[in-house]
Amino acid sequence: MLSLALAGKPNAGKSTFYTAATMAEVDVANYPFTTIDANRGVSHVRTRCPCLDRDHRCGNDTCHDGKRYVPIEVLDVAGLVPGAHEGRGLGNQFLDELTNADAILNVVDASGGTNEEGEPVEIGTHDPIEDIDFVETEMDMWLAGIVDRNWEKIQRQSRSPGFDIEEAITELLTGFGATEYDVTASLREIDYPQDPLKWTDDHREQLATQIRERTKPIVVVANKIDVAPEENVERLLDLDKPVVPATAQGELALRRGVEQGAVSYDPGDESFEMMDEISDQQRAALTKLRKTMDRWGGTGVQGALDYAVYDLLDQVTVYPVQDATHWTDGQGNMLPDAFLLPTGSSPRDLAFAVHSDIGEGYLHAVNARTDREVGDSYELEEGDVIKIVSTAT
Ligand SMILES: Nc1nc2c(ncn2[C@@H]2O[C@H](COP(=O)(O)OP(=O)(O)OP(=O)(O)O)[C@@H](O)[C@H]2O)c(=O)[nH]1
Ligand SMILES: [Mg+2]
Repeated sequence: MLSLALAGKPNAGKSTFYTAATMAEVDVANYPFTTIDANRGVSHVRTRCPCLDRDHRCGNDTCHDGKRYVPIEVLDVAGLVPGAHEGRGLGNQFLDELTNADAILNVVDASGGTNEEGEPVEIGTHDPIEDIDFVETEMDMWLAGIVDRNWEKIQRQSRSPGFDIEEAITELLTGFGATEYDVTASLREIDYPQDPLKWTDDHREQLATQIRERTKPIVVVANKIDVAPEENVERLLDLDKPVVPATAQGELALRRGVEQGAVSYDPGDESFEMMDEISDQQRAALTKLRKTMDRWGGTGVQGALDYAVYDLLDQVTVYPVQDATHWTDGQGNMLPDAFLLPTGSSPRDLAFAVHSDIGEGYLHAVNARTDREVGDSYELEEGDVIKIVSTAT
């Protein structure tokens, strides 16, 4: 399953975001380092269900009237402070967890109500822009440290005939999720000596930055827009990086409201309905939230997850079926499964994603929308419904 990690300063709202996204209960509090051990849970990205192109809805639990929710993993980790790569705060523990993530949501307190160390301060007194770059720097320095610690080994290897520096670095960095392609492309961006003995710290840091940018794309979550000075959010949006304004607390209030039957809302909706029987206090709070959502186009929690998966990671949602006419599985369930695959994936890749046996036995595939057979050169598109024909069933 694709995995997204929430990174950022203590107190930025990572655990609140995590709770809202997964509805799992975790510790949330207004002081630094509330979270110590990582939380791992299931959330969803939202997309348009292909059942909207049929005359009735599919009826899956994961489809609300054509809004389809596809599972992903979300990771909530300890807060990060400057110097974490050297072990400050809870330091390396967080950075090690990152290895498992495909992309990072960098949560910042856009209200400026949290200082550098994650302690609460008066709103508007800290500049949230300062909180963005250090997360990247800490990740880079941590990765550079790993390369550093292993460099002697690479130097030793370089004495044997047939030594290939790219291969050696790839071997070192695959644990971090880097492919041979990532390493080659990263090395192409830096001017480096073939002889590992001639490498300097600067070479290693440049390599780390390149690898990190390629393997851990980042979206900034400008959190706490419900209390943030508007000007802060605007300045964050003006940065030359992906930024999603969000109120994790607002999303959590809505999801809890839905559970209580007080609110009608699907995650990712731009607004919501209130039911009649709610208290004046709740009504006042939700009315305020509605204003915030009107201003920024929703709570941003679903938006940030969707952005990470569909834009940063370039995924498409594909629906394997057994019956290409009715878009059902063997039991007559319509569009029961949704798979996320990188753009450019083929029907054969889908077959392997369903099951390795189905992949091994792959014969051909049928695009159920057109009822035509599609070849190996076919690139799967968002919302494709595919029947796989395989010797395995
Ligand atoms: N106003 C407002 N407060 C929020 C929002 N999200 C989180 N908070 C508050 O910010 C404080 C910190 O939230 P947490 O979710 O514990 O933050 P964290 O990033 O997990 O903190 P650590 O675990 O210490 O790293 C809590 O008091 C939350 O209620 C939001 O969208 N708006
Ligand atoms: Mg936390």
